[in-house]
Amino acid sequence: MALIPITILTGFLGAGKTTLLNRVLKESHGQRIAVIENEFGEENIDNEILVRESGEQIVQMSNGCICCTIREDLRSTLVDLLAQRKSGALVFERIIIETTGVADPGPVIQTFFMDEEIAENYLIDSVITLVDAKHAQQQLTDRQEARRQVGFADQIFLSKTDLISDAEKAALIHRLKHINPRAPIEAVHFGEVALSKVLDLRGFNLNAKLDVDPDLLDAPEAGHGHHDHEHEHDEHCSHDHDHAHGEHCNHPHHHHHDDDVKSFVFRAERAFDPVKLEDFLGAIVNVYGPKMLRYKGVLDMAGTERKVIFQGVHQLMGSDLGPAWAEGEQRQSKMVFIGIDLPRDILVQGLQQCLVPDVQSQASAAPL
Ligand SMILES: Nc1nc2c(ncn2[C@@H]2O[C@H](COP(=O)(O)OP(=O)(O)OP(=O)(O)O)[C@@H](O)[C@H]2O)c(=O)[nH]1
Repeated sequence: MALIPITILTGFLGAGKTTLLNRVLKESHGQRIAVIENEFGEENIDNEILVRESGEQIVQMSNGCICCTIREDLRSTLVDLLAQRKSGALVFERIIIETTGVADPGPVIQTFFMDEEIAENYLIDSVITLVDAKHAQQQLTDRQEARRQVGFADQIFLSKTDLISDAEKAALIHRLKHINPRAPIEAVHFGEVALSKVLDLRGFNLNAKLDVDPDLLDAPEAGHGHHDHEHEHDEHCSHDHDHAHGEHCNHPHHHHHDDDVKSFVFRAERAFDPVKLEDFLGAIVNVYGPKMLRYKGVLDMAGTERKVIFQGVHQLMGSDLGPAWAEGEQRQSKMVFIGIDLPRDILVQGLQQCLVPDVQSQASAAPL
């Protein structure tokens, strides 16, 4: 039987992975695609954002630290999908895996080579990396995962080039080419890209991945594997040696690449007051924006019968109207914040102040 092609969609937090995936799913009429979603944090918001029109199967894999757990989780998900496909319970021809924004693609790639059953049934078609043109320079400097995501790419798509100048775009492309001279780079506006540039690229080249990480196929027990330190990109132009090579880290202990990135969820049963919420969040991102790597949520907003999808990266924040609340569906809000040293108490208290007053408790507190 033909091997099932796998597309690994990666890119730092908020880079535009879900936006691109949504476009692909909308456009891919006639193709049956299973999607494996892996989100950082305990709450899966993307699941709500993804379109459900084309009958695709969406499998969620939410967990905190992808670097430790993804291989087993991913392996078992892939084995399970295989079994369901064989039994006819699921019908799909290909799989797209959307990794979390803080995922190192190394272990995800490894999964397809370390296990016989997986290797005999699946084939990586390509690793596609989304790069947020507005925030990438900072992310590449600060975050090893961001550099590895670029280093492992077979195709790079630049999102948000509408928010930067031509000179900034040229400088970013220059830097990306230093990290990964192989992958073609193309700007995409809100994920608008031809399907033929996303699927069936047959772009995966294991040798090129081993250039990025010579230890990629080492058994995890053998040592370093994926937590190498990257060379920082060399600002001086020397395309030859500026790959995302790992220095070999011989630390015997395990240290997580995303230790300092934390997430928390805010939930509420009462609706938000839109004006208060906008004021509060506007003020918060002004002060704490640099620490707020990613935030998103599905909100119950007073004055609308539709869900409000809210999201942002650092100071850039936006919202859209989502689907209507279904009949009988419990209206509630959930927001996920991902960042470094997030001011959790300030956020929680502030958000609570933005909820519409609780009519019942007000009534009971009112003088007779
Ligand atoms: N201006 C602009 N915004 C974009 C573009 N592409 C995506 N966005 C916005 O960027 C934000 C993040 O996009 P997502 O697709 O959710 O990013 P993601 O990579 O899936 O995010 P996580 O999975 O949370 O890491 C959303 O508000 C998008 O609407 C673009 O080309 N230009």
